[in-house]
Amino acid sequence: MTTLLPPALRTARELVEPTLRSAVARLDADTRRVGEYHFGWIGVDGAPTDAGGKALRPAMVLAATETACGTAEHGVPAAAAVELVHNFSLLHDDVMDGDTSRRHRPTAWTVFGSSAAILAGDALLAVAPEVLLESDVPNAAVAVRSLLTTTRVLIAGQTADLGFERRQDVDLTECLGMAHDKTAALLACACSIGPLSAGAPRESVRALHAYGTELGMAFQLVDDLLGLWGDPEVTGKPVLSDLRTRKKSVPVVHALTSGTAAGERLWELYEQPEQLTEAQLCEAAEMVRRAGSEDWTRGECRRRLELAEAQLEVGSLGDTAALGELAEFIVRRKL
Ligand SMILES: CC(C)=CCC/C(C)=C/CC/C(C)=C/COP(=O)(O)OP(=O)(O)O
Repeated sequence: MTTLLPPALRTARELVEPTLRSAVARLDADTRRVGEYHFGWIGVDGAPTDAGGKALRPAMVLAATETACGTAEHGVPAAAAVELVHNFSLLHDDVMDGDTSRRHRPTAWTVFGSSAAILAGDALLAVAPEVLLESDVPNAAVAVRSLLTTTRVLIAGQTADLGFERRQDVDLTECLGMAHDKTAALLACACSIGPLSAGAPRESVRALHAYGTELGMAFQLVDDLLGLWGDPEVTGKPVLSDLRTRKKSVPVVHALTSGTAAGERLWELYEQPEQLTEAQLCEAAEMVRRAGSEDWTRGECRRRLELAEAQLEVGSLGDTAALGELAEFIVRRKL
């Protein structure tokens, strides 16, 4: 999988992994095992493996720190802290959604049980501020505050996402707000926390935060599209599972509120009390497409990318090529 990743992501993994490993090594032995499995460092049998996520957020932290401060290395503690919070959210999300595979492997809760996976998530969240506070970055306390505020927003986004499953009146604005809170907020934090922790000018931090917000929205929109039409061999998670649990993702809400015949049919499927069959899941995805919601989502994604790029003009930043490469990856990614 790592061979499919752009060099910036592979480099970020190499730079940040030692800090991540030593953070996870602080946990009690049982929780540590769950954390190391989730990060892809060990298999179910405890033997070393080389799996894991894309390390997109650490790469964003490092690229943004380089842009604002001239060197990426100052961003390593912040990059590790953001990745710890991200992985806390994934561990919990998999339990809440009952998802059985992630990153091409069985999810942690299916291997170790829900309680162990929840505790491992809690532990990652707890060590994230420690990593920052024990580092030698000049503004660690301010960075921790940004991380904690972002975590609170993330929780609000997840709460909204789960609540939407039971609601029939979710509109597109609300849905985009949920996508902001559960995903874009952490990318905004990723793009600003490195420069913030290293004492970069306020104007640069603000521009990078706004950049990450727009890019984070694009990232979630692509994620929603991959959930409908992605290749599970590439994404490492099952396709159509959002439809199975009748999630109100952005393309789905766009279709449901489109006033089209396809949108009406999608409502019928979503309101059916029985589980959707495989054929009905495929039909539901097709209704999203026919309602024009795939095209709309792709267009919105491009618009967000342009809004993001405009932010880089106003932040008195250095070379933004690395950030630009990551943005390209975000909108073109298949995994
Ligand atoms: C509080 C709580 C439980 C919040 C949950 C929020 C949540 C799971 C949001 C989804 C974010 C998302 C698209 C993750 C995949 O990231 P990725 O594709 O970068 O993952 P990777 O690290 O596996 O590459």
